[in-house]
Amino acid sequence: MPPKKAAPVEKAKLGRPSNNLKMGIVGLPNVGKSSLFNVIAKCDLGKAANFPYATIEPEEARVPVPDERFNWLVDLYKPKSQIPAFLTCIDIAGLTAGASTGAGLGNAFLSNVRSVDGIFQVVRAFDDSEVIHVEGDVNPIRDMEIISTELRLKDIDWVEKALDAAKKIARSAGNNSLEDRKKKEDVAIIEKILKCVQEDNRDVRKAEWNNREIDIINDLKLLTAKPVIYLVNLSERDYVRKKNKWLPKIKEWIDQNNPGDQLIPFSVALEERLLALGSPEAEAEELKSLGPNVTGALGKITKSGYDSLDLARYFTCGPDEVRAWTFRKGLKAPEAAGIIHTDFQAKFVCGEIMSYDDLKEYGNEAAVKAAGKYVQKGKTYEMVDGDIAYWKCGA
Ligand SMILES: Nc1ncnc2c1ncn2[C@@H]1O[C@H](COP(=O)(O)OP(=O)(O)OP(=O)(O)O)[C@@H](O)[C@H]1O
Ligand SMILES: [Mg+2]
Repeated sequence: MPPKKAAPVEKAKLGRPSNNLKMGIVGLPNVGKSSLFNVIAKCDLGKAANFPYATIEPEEARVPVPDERFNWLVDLYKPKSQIPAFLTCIDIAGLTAGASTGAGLGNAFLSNVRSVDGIFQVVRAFDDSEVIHVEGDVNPIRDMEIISTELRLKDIDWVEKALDAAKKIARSAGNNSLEDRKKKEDVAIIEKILKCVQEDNRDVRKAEWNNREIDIINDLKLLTAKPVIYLVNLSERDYVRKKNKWLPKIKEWIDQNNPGDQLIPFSVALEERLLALGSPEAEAEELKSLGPNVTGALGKITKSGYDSLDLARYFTCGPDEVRAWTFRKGLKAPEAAGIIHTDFQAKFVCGEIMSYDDLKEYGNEAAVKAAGKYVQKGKTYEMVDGDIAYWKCGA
């Protein structure tokens, strides 16, 4: 008999294997984090205030993620209720130089950062003498350095402790079994992670890792393994004219330090003013008056956060409800069904699945079926962003 072909090994991913991932809003004190949280959550939970450290306990909000496909499905099915995909955002207190050693509100904040899966880093580039800057003046590059340094220092501290523990375990291990050898390998891997953040001065997520290394990094819950999106908070004037002296320097800093990370300019001041107008129509009118091609940035911010966490959605559609269900990419059909109800997973039979693109092309379910594109998928099917699913379960 020919040898059985080994199943291809799936590439492990950094981060928590969960469908409930969260973005944390991180930055120095008084840079506009809570104000951003408020406008993005359309509420005033975040306690925006013009003094540093206004936020102490993190606040959480579920923010609808804009999606044209969802709107189109709602138009088609005209359901009684509609539930879009959400991105969970958390407003975290300001982080200061020295936080990793307990300065400012120090370690508590870093543990809040540890509990989120991705980071919206708010960087202040607006000048306003009325708004105090904890470091004395506006300088986004210095601010980004401070945050980056604190997160790395905290990781170094954490990895050093893990290394000590792993060394102890390896010393007491024998030499023969696979388990023993694994314990020794762990030490080498943790040393490699330490070298990355300490000697090479790189965020963990910017280096290449194999699956075993990724497992260990995930166990360590490292701060610099989380995806980061830089949100540059501008004055309304600079945002509208798309010009600010810091923007090119910020871009350069990102290219040098964390190449590939996304930069999104926005203006809390503008977004607050738009929100206060009270209706999407009034917002659109106001934006038009500001010039051609001026749009708010909140939709883009939410979408980017969702994408950075590697999230996607599938839909369930019918006359009662059109709903988006969020999953982390790579999920198999039974687990995807389990997001709706644990029974759907436990008693999974199959999924009847069509893609959004096919439905859009053929116009209705019957036509998709007639074209043979409404297909039964079994337990090994990997969900695709935009799938429309109907789950079949046993008794
Ligand atoms: N683009 C902007 N232009 C002018 N003022 C702004 C802008 N963005 C934020 N502010 C002002 O800066 C002040 C601080 O904002 P906010 O409370 O949101 O900061 P924070 O980052 O949450 O601070 P903390 O770390 O203390 O919680 C507020 O008075 C807010 O209105
Ligand atoms: Mg705040």
